[in-house]
Amino acid sequence: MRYLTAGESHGPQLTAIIEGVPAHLPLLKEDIDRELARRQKGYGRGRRMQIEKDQVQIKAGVRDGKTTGAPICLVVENKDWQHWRNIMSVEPLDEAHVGRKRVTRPRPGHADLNGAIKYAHRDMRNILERSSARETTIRVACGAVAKKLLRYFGMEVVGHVKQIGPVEASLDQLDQLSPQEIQRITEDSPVRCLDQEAAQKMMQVIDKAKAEGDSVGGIVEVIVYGVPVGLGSHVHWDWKLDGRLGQAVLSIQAFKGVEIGIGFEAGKRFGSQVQDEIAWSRERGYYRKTNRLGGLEGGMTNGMPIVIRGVMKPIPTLYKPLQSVDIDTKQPFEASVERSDSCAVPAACVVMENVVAWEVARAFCEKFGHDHIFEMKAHYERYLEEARTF
Ligand SMILES: Cc1cc2nc3c(=O)[nH]c(=O)nc-3n(C[C@H](O)[C@H](O)[C@H](O)COP(=O)(O)O)c2cc1C
Ligand SMILES: C=C(O[C@@H]1CC(C(=O)O)=C[C@@H](OP(=O)(O)O)[C@H]1O)C(=O)O
Repeated sequence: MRYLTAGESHGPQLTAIIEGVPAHLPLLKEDIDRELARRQKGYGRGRRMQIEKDQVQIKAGVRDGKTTGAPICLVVENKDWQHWRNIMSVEPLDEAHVGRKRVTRPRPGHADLNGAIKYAHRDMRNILERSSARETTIRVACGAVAKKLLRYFGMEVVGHVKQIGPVEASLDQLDQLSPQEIQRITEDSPVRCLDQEAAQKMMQVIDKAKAEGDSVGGIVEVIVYGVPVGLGSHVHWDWKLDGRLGQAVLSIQAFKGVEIGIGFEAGKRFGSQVQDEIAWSRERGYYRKTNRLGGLEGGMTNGMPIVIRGVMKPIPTLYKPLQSVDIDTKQPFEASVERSDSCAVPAACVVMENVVAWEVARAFCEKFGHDHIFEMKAHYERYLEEARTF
């Protein structure tokens, strides 16, 4: 499976073409809209989220509520485009637009200046429109298709916010919760946090950042339940699933770090406190007594849940001015802001769930084929039995 997306933040629409989704997978518009709506929620977002009402249009590859095996085309419209039609016009500049204001003031922490130099644009709108995290909308739409595939084979991808600014959630109960319980609790939390006391403090931190014209980041954890042994491979560097998941997570706008299992903590511990001992029982077959390595060994899944965390930096656009240099005058200026999110960690949690779902689904299709789900199912069931009795 693979996909390509196109679309600008304030252009008419975002588009994706997905290739390689097996035929006969039940897929409804509602499956995708549910994920899109989840991504739009979350405490700390700016005014743009009140304008957009993200809904997908399935333009190809699905018939009678099922995938056909043909490429799937998804479209999500940008409602805000109505206010940007002139600025985002695809026609050549006419007399009326010749004096149109260019973006000449790069924002620290954004793609603006690097992209402008690289692509030779004196109007940095040509960079910022595509670098914007608005693009995560269509990636989530693709991830929703992947989630649907994973669910068909008994896998569930859930995420929760572990930290916002200095406030950390207490996760002592996490191991006792089912994926459905995690979903239910986080869905009711404005910051997608499992610890309600911490959630209140997280919202206070977001309020404080906003009041001070600042922004705040955090840490998100995603867990994939029901994963079989053997997705990914040890044989090539770019087949390793841990590496692929890392790339997927770091490709989310503003994500600066990724950890699998105990992650960076492993550097502080002795080996006996890091590796997961192997056990066997008639019902489960092979399993690990602990899951410190987050379900991945040798670039492959080991049958334990995948546990992966990403850190999001604070939003770069601040109401409190940051210094930069105008590319026309070369003079310093202090950035002024029209609108921005103060914290997008809860939204990014949904994005991370969906990019992780995509990568796991892709590895699943590589292992079990992807012409149609019936042959995949037969192959999968046979393999599960082989793994259990191995
Ligand atoms: C869901 C989400 C919402 C975001 N909202 C904003 C925003 O309102 N303002 C902003 O300046 N950056 C926002 N960002 C972050 C920028 O898109 C990102 O920092 C920028 O594109 C530069 O990329 P980099 O931080 O990965 O280097 C958001 C990111 C995500 C994932
Ligand atoms: C539009 C979305 O996020 C946007 C991501 C973003 C950025 O710079 O990354 C900047 C903001 O956009 P605008 O400048 O239009 O207010 C966010 O609202 C979205 O998540 O759907």
